[in-house]
Amino acid sequence: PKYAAGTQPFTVLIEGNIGSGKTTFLNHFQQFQEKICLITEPVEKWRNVRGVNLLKLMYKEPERWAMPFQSYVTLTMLQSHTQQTQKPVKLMERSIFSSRYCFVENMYRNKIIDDGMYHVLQEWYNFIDNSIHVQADLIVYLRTTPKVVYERMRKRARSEESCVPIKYLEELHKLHEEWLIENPEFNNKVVVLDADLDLEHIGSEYKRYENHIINPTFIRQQQ
Ligand SMILES: Cc1cc2cn([C@H]3C[C@H](O)[C@@H](CO)O3)c(=O)nc2[nH]1
Repeated sequence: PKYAAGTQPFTVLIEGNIGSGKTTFLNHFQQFQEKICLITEPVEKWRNVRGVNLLKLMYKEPERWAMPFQSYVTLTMLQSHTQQTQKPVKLMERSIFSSRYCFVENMYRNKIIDDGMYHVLQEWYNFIDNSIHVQADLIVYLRTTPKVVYERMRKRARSEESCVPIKYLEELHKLHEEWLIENPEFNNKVVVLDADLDLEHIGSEYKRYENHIINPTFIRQQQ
């Protein structure tokens, strides 16, 4: 059997572009902490791999560091996917899928990752498909427009992202749409939220799907 098979609870993945409000969404569910195991994107790990800031290197010298960065992201995501919890629900910020179908894909299309690097990553993804259980019962897609998230990214001013152009966000948006809206293999487990809404109005969007996340049996009754 696959590594971690049968060890995972109902798992919800929060997906969306840079600046789409994933952290804010996740924080909304901190009030249900006793029922939900919340796993944020391990950006701090990517910023300090035994003292090396891979995230900064990836943005500064992408041709050289994008592949090792994505390789490390994949490892940290698998650690989150297989992390044990006694709670009935796991809520994760992003997943191995967003690396595979969005970030790595975009870097390959932009020739930031060349054929050799891409094929190595694809071989790893295929091996992982066959050997490690990755639980994904529901995907919450925080759908945004590139202009909105670009403004938010600029306002948040994460230092490593200071040179990210809006074109990059437009490309990532398109790949999220291809993966979560157009791909029949995934779109049956996707709920789409209008994440362009600003903070005071998005609360009602969260409320609309609270039950989908906290009460997985609620989902089963629906299906
Ligand atoms: C799964 C996954 C998340 C992720 C984030 N990132 C970047 C986008 C943001 O600038 C930062 C934090 O999300 O890391 C990336 O390049 N590749 C990724 N792959």
